[in-house]
Amino acid sequence: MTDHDQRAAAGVRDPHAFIAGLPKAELHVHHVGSASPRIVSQLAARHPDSQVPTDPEALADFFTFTDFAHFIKVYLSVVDLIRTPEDVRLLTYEIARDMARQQIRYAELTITPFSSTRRGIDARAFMDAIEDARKSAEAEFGTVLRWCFDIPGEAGLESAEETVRLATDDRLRPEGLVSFGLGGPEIGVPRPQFKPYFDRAIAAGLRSVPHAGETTGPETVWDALNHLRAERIGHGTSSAQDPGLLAHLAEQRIALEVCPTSNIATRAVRTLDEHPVKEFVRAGVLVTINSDDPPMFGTDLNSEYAVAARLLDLDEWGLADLAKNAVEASFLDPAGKAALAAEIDTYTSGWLAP
Ligand SMILES: Nc1ncnc2c1ncn2[C@@H]1O[C@H](CCC(=O)c2cccc(C(=O)O)c2)[C@@H](O)[C@H]1O
Ligand SMILES: [Zn+2]
Repeated sequence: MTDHDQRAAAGVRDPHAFIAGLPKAELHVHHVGSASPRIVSQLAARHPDSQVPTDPEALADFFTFTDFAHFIKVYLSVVDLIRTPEDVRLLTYEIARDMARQQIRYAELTITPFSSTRRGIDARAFMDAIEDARKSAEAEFGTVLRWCFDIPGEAGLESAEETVRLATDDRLRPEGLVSFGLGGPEIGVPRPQFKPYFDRAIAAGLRSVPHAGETTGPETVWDALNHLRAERIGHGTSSAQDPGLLAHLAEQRIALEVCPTSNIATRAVRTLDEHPVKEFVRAGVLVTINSDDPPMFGTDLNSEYAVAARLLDLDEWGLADLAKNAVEASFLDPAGKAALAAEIDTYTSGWLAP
């Protein structure tokens, strides 16, 4: 066997080394949900009265969820650790460091500014903190960050109003903001009520990327498309139950932001082998692979690509195509997309070259 054959064969069985070096884009990852144990202990040391354990073993237990509602409860206890603009800056900058280590070149990070402003962080200081971190991270780590501001739907229309205000007020809106989202529980939080807020965000030039079909059925995905003019869908897991919806997503090139391990951790899907990602691909839907809240779910983007390689039986070019799907579905400009796609191709050809 030549070196090339050996590497190609090993790549299919054990794709980890290839994935580790593959340049990637991540489209669905939450700001607070990306606080690694290292970041959590730094923040907890600043705020010793918090509920969040810092010892790694206790933290792993703390991050074991009984259902989606329990996940949100734990998530909010980590939100409570972020109390000052300097906490916001540290969190954002350290997330970029973790991304760069995984060769993530570009990420659209979902931020819930309402959670911080309602806890008393000044809006101007919040924006300055994320922008300062974004610029330092790009200069020092080479990872380009962009923001998606999301409404925490369960917090009500007051949170929608505040989020759209922060996203569209010319004096506040940060330069890195590209999109507008909606997160949190779906049960009892119908999507259509958020239409006026999405209309305002879209009119201000933001792209629409709500979560839908993570914890409720395909009708929520239709609502996100029809009422919120979604251009991508966060999760969209239950779309698999509606062949007409899959056909529509495929035809309109509306990408799904698939987060396999997250769906298991929140018990939205029973096991990885039952995850519908294969059905999405079979139906021709543009599938992107993402990590959602990586340390909380004991994962990272590289691990999610390894899961996808197994579930979809992908070789190196299959993984490269998956990485390029994220580039295509991103809100990068055409030149940025072309450059990152070329980098992925160059890396893959180099890896497979004899
Ligand atoms: N897998 C996920 N699927 C969905 N969302 C996820 C996921 N992971 C992380 N999130 C984040 O959780 C937030 C929810 C926060 C929330 O519900 C809430 C309710 C009441 C008050 C407050 C507050 O701050 O006072 C917050 C969302 O906005 C979203 O950014
Ligand atoms: Zn999410």
